[in-house]
Amino acid sequence: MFSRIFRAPEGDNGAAPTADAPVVAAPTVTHGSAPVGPTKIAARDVSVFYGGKQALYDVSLDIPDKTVTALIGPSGCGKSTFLRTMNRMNDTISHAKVTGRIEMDGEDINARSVDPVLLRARVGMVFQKPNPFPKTIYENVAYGPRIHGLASSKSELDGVVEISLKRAGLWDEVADRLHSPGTGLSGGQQQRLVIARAIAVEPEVILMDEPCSALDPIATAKIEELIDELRERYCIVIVTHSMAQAARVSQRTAFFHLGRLVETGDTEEIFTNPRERRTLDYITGRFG
Ligand SMILES: Nc1ncnc2c1ncn2[C@@H]1O[C@H](COP(=O)(O)OP(=O)(O)OP(=O)(O)O)[C@@H](O)[C@H]1O
Repeated sequence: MFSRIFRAPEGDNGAAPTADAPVVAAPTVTHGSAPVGPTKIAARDVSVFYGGKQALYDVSLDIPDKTVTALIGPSGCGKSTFLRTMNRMNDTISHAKVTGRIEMDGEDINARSVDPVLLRARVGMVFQKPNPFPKTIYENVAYGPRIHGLASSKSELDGVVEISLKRAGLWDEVADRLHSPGTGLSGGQQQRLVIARAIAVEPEVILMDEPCSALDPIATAKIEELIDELRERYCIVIVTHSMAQAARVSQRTAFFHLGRLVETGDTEEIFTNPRERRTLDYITGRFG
């Protein structure tokens, strides 16, 4: 467990903090010193334009496997835009243009030979608002494996549904009502159902865009515990507005501001000893 009490800077001129400046606590880092895996995704000079407006500027970032990487920064800084470049979700926005290169396991994900539908199975995504299909719990999870041909029999499909729900920490709560509507679950359960749905197609990467922002603190704590368990198996990237959450769940943190990647590093380092003034100001709540 790491935490650091910062003295908030006096001004924006880079002057050293003074003894009179208010003291602000940076969030406590929980798993920030856990080892990170080899690079899974490598982004190089990635820029994104929406029509004539540039939203991201030359972002280069390595995302390690078997690790939770948190993308933090003030509203509108480009976190979600960057997240979407990793499974080509920006392709679905007609006026969006992505330049630069993104490799997954050394392969250019924007190459013509890459089918975006298959890519999105390998790189699953969980959104802010839980979005189960208007189908049963079972069907929500079985749908993907069925269309991707990942189960050859009903019993195999049953097994995939069970293991996915177990990995998403939901099995015990739904085992006796698999054929009830997914939309009948609580918000936190729905979010775990969506995670089970992503897991069912055997992804390598799970992208999460503020997955807890619509949840209460108890449901949030469950999702955070789940994220911590999932990192043993997957590369996870999470966009969060909550610095406390970034500090609790991630091992790597990337701080964005005004469309640029300002700083990235071990979460422990970013929250206890950031190199950049803007990072310090953000994590101590001076702006955001
Ligand atoms: N579909 C879109 N069309 C046009 N502009 C967009 C679109 N999506 C995002 N933008 C703009 O791109 C910039 C970055 O937005 P983005 O949603 O990536 O930021 P963010 O850091 O995730 O913000 P927030 O924390 O508020 O979700 C913003 O100026 C936003 O208005």
